[in-house]
Amino acid sequence: MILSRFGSRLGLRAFSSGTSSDVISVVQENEHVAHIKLNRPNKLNTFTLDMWTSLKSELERLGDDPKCRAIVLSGEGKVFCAGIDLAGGMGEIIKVIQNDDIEIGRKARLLRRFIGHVQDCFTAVEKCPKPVIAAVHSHCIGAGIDLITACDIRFASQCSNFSIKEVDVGLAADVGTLNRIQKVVGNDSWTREIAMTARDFGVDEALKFGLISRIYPSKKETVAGAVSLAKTIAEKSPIAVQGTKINLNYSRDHTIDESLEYIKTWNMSQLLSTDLINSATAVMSKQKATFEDV
Ligand SMILES: CCC/C=C/C=C/C(=O)SCCNC(=O)CCNC(=O)[C@H](O)C(C)(C)COP(=O)(O)OP(=O)(O)OC[C@H]1O[C@@H](n2cnc3c(N)ncnc32)[C@H](O)[C@@H]1OP(=O)(O)O
Repeated sequence: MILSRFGSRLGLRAFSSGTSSDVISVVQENEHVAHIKLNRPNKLNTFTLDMWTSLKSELERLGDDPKCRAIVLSGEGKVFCAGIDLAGGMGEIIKVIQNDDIEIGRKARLLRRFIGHVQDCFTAVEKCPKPVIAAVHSHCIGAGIDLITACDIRFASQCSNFSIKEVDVGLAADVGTLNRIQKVVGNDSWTREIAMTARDFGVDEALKFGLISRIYPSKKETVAGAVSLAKTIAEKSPIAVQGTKINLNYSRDHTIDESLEYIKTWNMSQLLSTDLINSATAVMSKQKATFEDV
């Protein structure tokens, strides 16, 4: 088996990742807006270990880059994401499961470590302090839904369709969808219906239940809409925007009392930023404020 760079580091030596390539590309839309593209168009942007790990490292890099203030996430080619690569990604899991040379307890530990690593790769979207806006087109299946439910904002083109496909490939979705989707859409009955049947649904249903917030006529317009929104957000105080993301995430996972406590402590330092005075002065004088990178 080919040993993966990332797999070895994680102790996931039994998982091969194929050849390393530019499976995630990043372009700058302007000084403050980065655009991450899933870049395996010939494989319908299906996920392999390399792609998961590359996505995580790009998100961490942009999360730490003071210049970056907002991120757009889209897919190169005709499909946004057709889920895990059933040959490359799932195939490797199956090879481990069927490898009689690995003792069963250790096999289970290996699988646990692998699932944890992939979870972390999608959680990196949520942990990135910069807002991440997904621009979906065509199919968004399985791991594609794991990915977009970790994003802050989701737009889709009219031609998009979605499926929480995991039950059709014999597993409970384990890298984010089941953990996040109820918090995203807030309709338990619909969530269970789509997660237990794996049925396809389109943009009208996705919009109705709140999985996406906007529909555009084409992929081009969806990406343009996401980039335009990212640029608008990037003009705001990065202290305020990033504080908003961090506090919305915290509030989602805590009681109101706990999250009020949290933001009180958060803002006792962040209100000391010059962004507060600059913004207030700009509003009063009907001018546009500019902000230092953070
Ligand atoms: C610890 C990790 C846990 C992660 C779990 C994640 C789970 C999941 O993601 S479950 C979902 C898995 N994905 C699927 O089940 C989708 C399967 N694909 C399709 O249903 C169709 O291909 C699709 C509707 C996306 C597109 O249909 P279309 O008719 O337009 O194209 P096809 O001729 O079917 O496909 C084109 C070529 O792409 C290959 N392909 C498609 N999907 C995958 C995939 N997921 N993995 C690997 N390869 C895929 C397909 O075989 C065709 O290849 P070729 O014949 O060589 O041209």
